[in-house]
Amino acid sequence: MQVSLIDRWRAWRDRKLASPAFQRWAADFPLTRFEAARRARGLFDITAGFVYSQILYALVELDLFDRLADRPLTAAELAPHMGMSVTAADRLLRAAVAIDLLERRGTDAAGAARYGLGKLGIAMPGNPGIAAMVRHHRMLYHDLDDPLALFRGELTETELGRYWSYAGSADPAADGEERVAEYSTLMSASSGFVAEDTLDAYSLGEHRCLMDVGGGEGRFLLQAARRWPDLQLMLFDLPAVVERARETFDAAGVGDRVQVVGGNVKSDPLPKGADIISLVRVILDHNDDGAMTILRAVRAALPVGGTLMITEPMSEVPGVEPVGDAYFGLYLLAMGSGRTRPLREHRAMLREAGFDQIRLVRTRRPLQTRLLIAKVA
Ligand SMILES: CC(C)=CCC/C(C)=C/CC/C(C)=C/C=C/C(C)=C/C=C/C=C(C)/C=C/C=C(C)/C=C/C=C(C)/C=C/CC(C)(C)O
Ligand SMILES: C[S@@+](CC[C@H](N)C(=O)[O-])C[C@H]1O[C@@H](n2cnc3c(N)ncnc32)[C@H](O)[C@@H]1O
Repeated sequence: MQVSLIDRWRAWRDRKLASPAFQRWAADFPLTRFEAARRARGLFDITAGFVYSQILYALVELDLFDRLADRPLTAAELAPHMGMSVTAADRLLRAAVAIDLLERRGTDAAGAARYGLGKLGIAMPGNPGIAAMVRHHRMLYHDLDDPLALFRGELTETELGRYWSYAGSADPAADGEERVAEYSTLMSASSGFVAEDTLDAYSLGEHRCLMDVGGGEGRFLLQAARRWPDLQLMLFDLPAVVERARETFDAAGVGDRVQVVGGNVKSDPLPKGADIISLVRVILDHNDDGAMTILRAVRAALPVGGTLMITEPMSEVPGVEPVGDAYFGLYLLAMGSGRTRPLREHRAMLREAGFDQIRLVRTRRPLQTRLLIAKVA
């Protein structure tokens, strides 16, 4: 094999950077000190990341973000509610301060530190979907206990596989109420950012009828209904899920604007009539053959010139690579089905399914979701 000049330069550089003596020198030298400290901190944060996550989990379980939203409190004031000694409470609160979930807000009359929400924790009370995900992560944490066993396919059953019943089910349409209730509630709770950012990025003003396939409990349609009062709405999901969606629509007073259809998108034809179909966090759940089946079903339900909207986290997104490729990469592996895909693979699959004019529409937080629009060729 021929070794290029660039490979030889990289090999020399790697040997240099890997040497503890060079690392010591770089940590002292004024021109490299900052970058050396940044890299050491980066590796430390990955090494200790699971500890940070457990601190966040403890705060969520103890409802501390809501409790501290109104006014700062001391460890002694919080300890009875936290079910631990004042010393232990203070240790947890200090740990949370160190990772910016909380911050110190002066002292009380007796000189005890008061704690309030920190620059990261401030987003928690207003976005309860994040806390729902933190709680849900217990399952993923359990599945990742032996990551090599997970990668090697040695786990006979995973908690996430059981939780997302449709992921490994031969006949997901037969899944009963309890199996879908839990995941549907979680998806509703976490749908806020995705729905909001998507609907802010793409106007449905030009469309007549939107069908949300895999629409869950209907949160996306509900937001669309509120923004565009003349838009007709259709929801397609598994039979046990659509029952729950019907209740959402009736409770919100839009029941008469929505046609709700239950079925299996991989084996039942989708109803016709929509000029735009949305797939919100749906394609990433499925392996390539399943994803292609869904895209073809959508293609068959749309008229020529009809619009498809895919909104979901994707792979290789500049600046947020860890979200698509590390977090969702392992999440979906534990779930037992699906993967995040880079833009070029989405494009190729869409073309193969009969779509063209494929374009990426900028969303404000690509960490939450990326949006693709395509037309039936
Ligand atoms: C005051 C001065 C000087 C400057 C201002 C500085 C400034 C700009 C401050 C901004 C403050 C601000 C507004 C912060 C806002 C922060 C926000 C909105 C943070 C949001 C965080 C969101 C998180 C952590 C979301 C997590 C979502 C997760 C983990 C979702 C998981 C979803 C899953 C697992 C879905 C599964 C579906 C399946 C099965 C894969 O299909
Ligand atoms: C990750 S959830 C997303 C729900 C919703 N779109 C959201 O973003 O909150 C995937 C949805 O696809 C539905 N689904 C999965 N397999 C399906 C199938 N074969 N036929 C119809 N719906 C399916 C699930 O029931 C679930 O509601």
